[in-house]
Amino acid sequence: QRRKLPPGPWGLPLVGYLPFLDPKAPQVSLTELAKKYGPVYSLLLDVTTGRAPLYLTHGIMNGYGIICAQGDLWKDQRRFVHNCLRHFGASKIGPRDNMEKLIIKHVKEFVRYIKTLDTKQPIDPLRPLRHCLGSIINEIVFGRSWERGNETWEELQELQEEGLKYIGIAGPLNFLPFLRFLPMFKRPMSFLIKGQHKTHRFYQKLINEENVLLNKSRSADLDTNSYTNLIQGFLIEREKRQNTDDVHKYYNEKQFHHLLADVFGAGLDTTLVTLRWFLLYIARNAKIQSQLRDDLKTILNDRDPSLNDMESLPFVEACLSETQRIRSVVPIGIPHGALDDIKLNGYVIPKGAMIVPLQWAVHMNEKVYPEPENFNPSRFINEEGRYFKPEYFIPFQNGKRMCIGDELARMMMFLVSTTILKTFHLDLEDHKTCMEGESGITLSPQPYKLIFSEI
Ligand code: HEM
Repeated sequence: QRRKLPPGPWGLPLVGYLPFLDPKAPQVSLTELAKKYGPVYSLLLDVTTGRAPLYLTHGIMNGYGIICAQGDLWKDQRRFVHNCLRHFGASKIGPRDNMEKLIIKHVKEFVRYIKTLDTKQPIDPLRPLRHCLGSIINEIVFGRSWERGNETWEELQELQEEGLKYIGIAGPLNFLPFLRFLPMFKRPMSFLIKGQHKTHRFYQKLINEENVLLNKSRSADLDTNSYTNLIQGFLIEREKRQNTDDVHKYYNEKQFHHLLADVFGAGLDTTLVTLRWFLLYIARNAKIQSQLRDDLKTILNDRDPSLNDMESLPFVEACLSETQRIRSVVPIGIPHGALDDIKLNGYVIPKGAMIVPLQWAVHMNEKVYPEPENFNPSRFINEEGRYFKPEYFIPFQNGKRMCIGDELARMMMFLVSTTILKTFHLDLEDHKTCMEGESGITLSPQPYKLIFSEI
């Protein structure tokens, strides 16, 4: 079988090529291999067991939720989440006013908060941004948001942050699950599992509270079809299907908890990391920052930005896309598994193989993006001066399983970035800030500080 596989380097027995990947920047090692072996290559990471399902996704998540689900459960839940997002106004089709209002409410709170700080002092935007974006996602998923500093909210953020860190550390377990018995992996594993239980207990409390509210609405004969958050949506859908097998198969308690965690996690960290990179690149590039501000002045004059302005502000969209290109938030991509034998470029990808959509290699390919390390938003502007999306731009990946929150992400990134830039001039405290980033599940910038001067 190995002879029919795409070309690739030989690795060591048992562990394959794993020891040769740079754990701090695996996307760079993998991209070097693509240069040597071509656009489709294979890598032996573990010759003793299949690659998919992964240990972390299936051994820990047990195939629940949406990110790790497969087959009928995935199809059902994907449709359900898709309908919810459309219902809330986070989709390309249908009215978007409610979602727009929600995003604007929280970004305005962000601006108010920054203004209360001593703006001569450099500020790390991480925490205030996380509060802002997290509050938007909290309202979508849980139907509520918490004040800055609220104990529960602080704990949720901590669990999320630590969870992401430990998933990164425990990465090799995907390929070599027996490593979990080694002391160095025991701690992250036990943290991950404890954190998961804690989070799920907390979710159950929120579900119970939402259930009480829903029952009250029912007794008052209120319309419960216009649900406004994922918990409510799930409770209503479960009730609709109460006399069918679906409750047991797709609408059980475990699935409920995992789904909430997936949408919360996938929605918050990705948008947060993108906007942190965006602010960093803009603060480093005075010319680009002033062009952005000129555009905002021309189009908005003094009013607040709205989603209708997206088309008239192509340079904003171009800067956001260039950020997503130059620092792929998920540089190695979210792996897919081959459900059947697949023919690709004359090679056979056998059923069960893990397919790694290596975003970094695509986005840093100098044939498509000359001087890839240069932050150059004009790559995303066509001859007519409009925003355009090249074929080789895949931050949300593509196909049937691509990111389900892409539209929501675009809405959030546009409204948050324009509101910030319209209000503040950004200066980087230290222009020597390292731009390589830290690899975990996402590639996040090293901590940096900005001076926000009110315009
Ligand atoms: C800049 C922001 C974002 C980026 C770069 C991003 C990127 C991605 C990527 C690369 C995938 C994997 C797609 C695949 O397997 O082919 C994904 C999946 C997913 N994303 Fe996003 N995402 C972002 C924002 C969001 C938001 C705001 C939400 C909230 C609803 C979200 C929810 C999800 C979910 C639930 C999945 C799993 C889909 C499935 O397996 O069917 N994402 N995202």
